[in-house]
Amino acid sequence: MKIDAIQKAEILSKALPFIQKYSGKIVVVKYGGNAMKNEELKQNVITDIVLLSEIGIHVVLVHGGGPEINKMLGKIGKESKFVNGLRYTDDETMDIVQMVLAGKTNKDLVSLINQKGAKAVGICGMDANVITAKKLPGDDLGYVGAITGVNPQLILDVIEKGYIPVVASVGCDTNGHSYNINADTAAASVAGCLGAENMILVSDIPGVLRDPKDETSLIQKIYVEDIHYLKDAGIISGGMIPKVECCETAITHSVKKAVIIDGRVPHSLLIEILSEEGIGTMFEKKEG
Ligand SMILES: Nc1ncnc2c1ncn2[C@@H]1O[C@H](COP(=O)(O)OP(=O)(O)O)[C@@H](O)[C@H]1O
Ligand SMILES: CC(=O)N[C@@H](CCC(=O)OP(=O)(O)O)C(=O)O
Repeated sequence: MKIDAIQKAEILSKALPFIQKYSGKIVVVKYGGNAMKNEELKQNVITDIVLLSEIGIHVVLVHGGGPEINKMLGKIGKESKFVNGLRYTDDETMDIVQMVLAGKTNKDLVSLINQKGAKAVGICGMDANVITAKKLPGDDLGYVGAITGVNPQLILDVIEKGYIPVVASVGCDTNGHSYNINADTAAASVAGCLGAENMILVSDIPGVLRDPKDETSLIQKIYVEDIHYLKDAGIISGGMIPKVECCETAITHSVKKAVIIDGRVPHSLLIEILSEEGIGTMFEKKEG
């Protein structure tokens, strides 16, 4: 017997306790940003999601698509302004956001999953009122949405029928107006409402860095009680603010584990779920 085959079997066998732990459980994966720009990485992430689904883990994929929105806005000569990582969204921008996220990006991901042999159903927060929203209070950011509620029934129905739900972060209010919701924020609310075992944010950075310019300065574990220190010390800024805040939201809504992982590492999702290797930054509560 070739040693290579034995090693492979050994690795598979070591995954058994993790398969048993997560099988039948809901894991929310948020995928977006620059990690979605590289085609090879995208294929890897989707293959991992299909594999996890095939071993009985109920993966719910919540996605963003900021770079795709930028590209489309660029085509009509519009530049975006970001405040604390959130895109100022006027009427015209909202139309583009909806077209890109609920249309192109959502259906591209659905199609990729289907090509790999699983079956995905693409929805956005507007379908069956899965995500209701209102204007974010405070800074006037136009149609940036604050989530007012999540109705998980459609997602649960899709899971129950054996499909992988793929959710775009567009919500709506009771008057039918649509809202642009940061995809990390949407993932956390969906994860909290579904009672997910785990929420994994796949990005293109190693995790939360002590010094954003130094990729080796990864903070491996953050207690949610200490997040305000990170903000006060200016350690996190821009897109990292909603990311860290949503990990806090998920953990306080009983999601057992929230992590930010690096989608550039091949099969980072499998490493995170099916091994004891810590990868990225993990968030937890101090009092266990
Ligand atoms: N302490 C930090 N550690 C890592 N990234 C940080 C930090 N502070 C700010 N950032 C910024 O946050 C970005 C990640 O957020 P974002 O680009 O919105 O990710 P995504 O598009 O994957 O959702 C990083 O690329 C980096 O520019
Ligand atoms: C309010 C707000 O900023 N919404 C985001 C929604 C998409 C998103 O979050 O995409 P990423 O995960 O790729 O960053 C935006 O307009 O870019």
